[in-house]
Amino acid sequence: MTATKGLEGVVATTSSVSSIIDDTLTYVGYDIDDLASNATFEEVIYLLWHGALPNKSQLEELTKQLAENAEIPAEVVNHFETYPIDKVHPMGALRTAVSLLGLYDEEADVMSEEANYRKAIRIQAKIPTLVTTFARVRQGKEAVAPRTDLSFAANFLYMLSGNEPTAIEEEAFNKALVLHADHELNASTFTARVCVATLADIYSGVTAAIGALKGPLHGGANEQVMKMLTEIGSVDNVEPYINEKLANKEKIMGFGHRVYRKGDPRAKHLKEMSQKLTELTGQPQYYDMSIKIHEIVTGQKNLPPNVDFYSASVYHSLGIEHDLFTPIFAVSRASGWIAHILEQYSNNRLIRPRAEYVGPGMQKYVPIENR
Ligand SMILES: CC(=O)SCCNC(=O)CCNC(=O)[C@H](O)C(C)(C)COP(=O)(O)OP(=O)(O)OC[C@H]1O[C@@H](n2cnc3c(N)ncnc32)[C@H](O)[C@@H]1OP(=O)(O)O
Ligand SMILES: O=C([O-])CC(=O)C(=O)O
Repeated sequence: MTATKGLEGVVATTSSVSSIIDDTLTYVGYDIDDLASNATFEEVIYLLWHGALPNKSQLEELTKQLAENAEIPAEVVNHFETYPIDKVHPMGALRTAVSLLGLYDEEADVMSEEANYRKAIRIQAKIPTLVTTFARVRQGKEAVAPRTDLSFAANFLYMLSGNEPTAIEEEAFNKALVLHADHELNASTFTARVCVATLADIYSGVTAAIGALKGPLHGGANEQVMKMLTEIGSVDNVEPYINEKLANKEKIMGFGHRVYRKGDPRAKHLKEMSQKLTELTGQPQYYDMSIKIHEIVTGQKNLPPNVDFYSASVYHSLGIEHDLFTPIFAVSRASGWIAHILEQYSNNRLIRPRAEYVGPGMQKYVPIENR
């Protein structure tokens, strides 16, 4: 038995949810470029969960179900007051809050297909409210209740700031949600599938996935990109900053990918949005710095930007606090995790690979007084 480090190139399951072939990303066979230009996030959720785009009444039904299930139990709101909220990372808070939600769902351990779909709706609907409520409570503000007359994207921005977003903000945020929704067998989705393949419940699968998304080599990279842009501060500082990092063999966050070689097809959409929004909000330096970093890293290391690079300046331009960037990734990716979880349940087998043992050979137990 020989191990493949990081499971690179290992095909661990079949899936009908999304595919990456020759650097083209599709959700259920629809090119991400097509969806990013045309689809609402609600349509994408339906597509991922049902394997087809919704017709008008199917979309209305899903939109209604999501809106009606967006409120979170008072006990979950109150729990944000029970720990030092200003000292925790929002991804830690989200991980715990989703797990807590499961305790208030009487169907948490009911494993029928119908119950799992109802839970899928509840989780997808409530994660935005968890993120925005956390963000407001830690600022000492009242939570803003979800509205049933706004789109998924607009409702998130409304619950976060208390103000209805402009059409441009709503459109940009919707596109970001569409772009982040699913991505084949990325680390957090694989985590979700491993978890539920034991026939654990859907809350356990999503909680586990949030834990995996949190790390800076995965979803956590978007916050790190913004940290880097903030540290750099101006275009003039980009070259010495990046050169020093590369000379020290440090990774530049937001670059590289396990699967893409020529480039991440999502990045160009976020780049375009970054240019537009940074200009609109009078902060073009964030786009200018990003472009310069892109030039240097790709020029020197032949590494293209991934989805996390330009999304940082997009979210910053939307006035979002930097440590909420990864929770926002989770708001979108929950749709993909859930699609994969439902797919795993529908054709399940325990996921249990082997390890190549490289430890000591057979040893004999030595009593403690003789060690
Ligand atoms: C939503 C997402 O999860 S997208 C990815 C988000 N993560 C990041 O942006 C973090 C930065 N990027 C990385 O750490 C990596 O490129 C990953 C984690 C995305 C992919 O990792 P892997 O496929 O395991 O590649 P690995 O880390 O082995 O890198 C291969 C080589 O490229 C280099 N490299 C990879 N990414 C970078 C980077 N961002 N900056 C500098 N060098 C890099 C590595 O140092 C390594 O070089 P070496 O062979 O000389 O040692
Ligand atoms: O697929 C991956 O390894 C990471 C990624 O880009 C994503 O999850 O969107």
